[in-house]
Amino acid sequence: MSEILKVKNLVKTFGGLTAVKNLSFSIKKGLITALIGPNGSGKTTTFNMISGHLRPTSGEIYFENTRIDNLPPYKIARLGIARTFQNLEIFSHLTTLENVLLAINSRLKVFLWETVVRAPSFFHKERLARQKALEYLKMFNLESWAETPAASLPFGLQRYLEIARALATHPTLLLLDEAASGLDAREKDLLKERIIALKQEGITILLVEHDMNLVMDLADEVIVLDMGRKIAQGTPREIQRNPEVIAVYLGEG
Ligand SMILES: Nc1ncnc2c1ncn2[C@@H]1O[C@H](COP(=O)(O)OP(=O)(O)OP(=O)(O)O)[C@@H](O)[C@H]1O
Repeated sequence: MSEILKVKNLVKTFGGLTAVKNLSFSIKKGLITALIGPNGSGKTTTFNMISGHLRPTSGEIYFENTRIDNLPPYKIARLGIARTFQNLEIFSHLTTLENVLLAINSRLKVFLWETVVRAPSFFHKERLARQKALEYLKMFNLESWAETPAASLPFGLQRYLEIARALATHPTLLLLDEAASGLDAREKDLLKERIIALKQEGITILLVEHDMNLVMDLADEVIVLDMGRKIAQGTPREIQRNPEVIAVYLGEG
């Protein structure tokens, strides 16, 4: 199976603190990989470096053989990596539909002249974008909330909206940062179902997750970090039996 993402000797320091220490791993195309580890082990910092929101102190990141660690987030997104954030980053003053439309329009080529002269092609593209956006909302049962300001959505639905918006950019690699955090059991079930459907569509998924049941149910492969270092990588069964991983998690409790 081919590798879609490769991280080599990644280091990130914040002042005197080294949050990520010489981290190397790769992610296989088409699979669900989970990045787990105790609080402060460097998971979000690693995500931020992959998505371009943080520059590594040293090391390299390759996405489908293109080096991306020196690229800004919007260029990385254009290459096909989308992400969600642990602390939601939706546009709260826009409606649910507008949040997704924005993501679609960032991809759709609407030329200025089409807008200015109100060309039929402009209206056609607008209609198409709306249709598409509604499809993404339907995936997460959000269609009846389309005209609701995003800030007024219940928390779980805001999490869904963030994923719908990320999908609207047509990613080949989707990074989910604690997507299940704050969801109730029913909401987690739909999330799980959707993630499996996305995998079946061929989207590669990397998730940072604290919910171990979700990780064990969903992940094909698990990478474990502790204090910025990778301590294990393997199938969920292998990880569950790994003495170093057990020690780290017991130590945490
Ligand atoms: N911008 C920053 N400035 C200074 N220190 C930071 C910054 N971001 C993260 N850190 C530190 O880096 C370490 C790793 O943090 P990170 O958020 O990556 O961990 P994490 O594994 O995602 O934790 P959690 O599970 O709690 O979200 C922590 O000690 C954190 O305090």
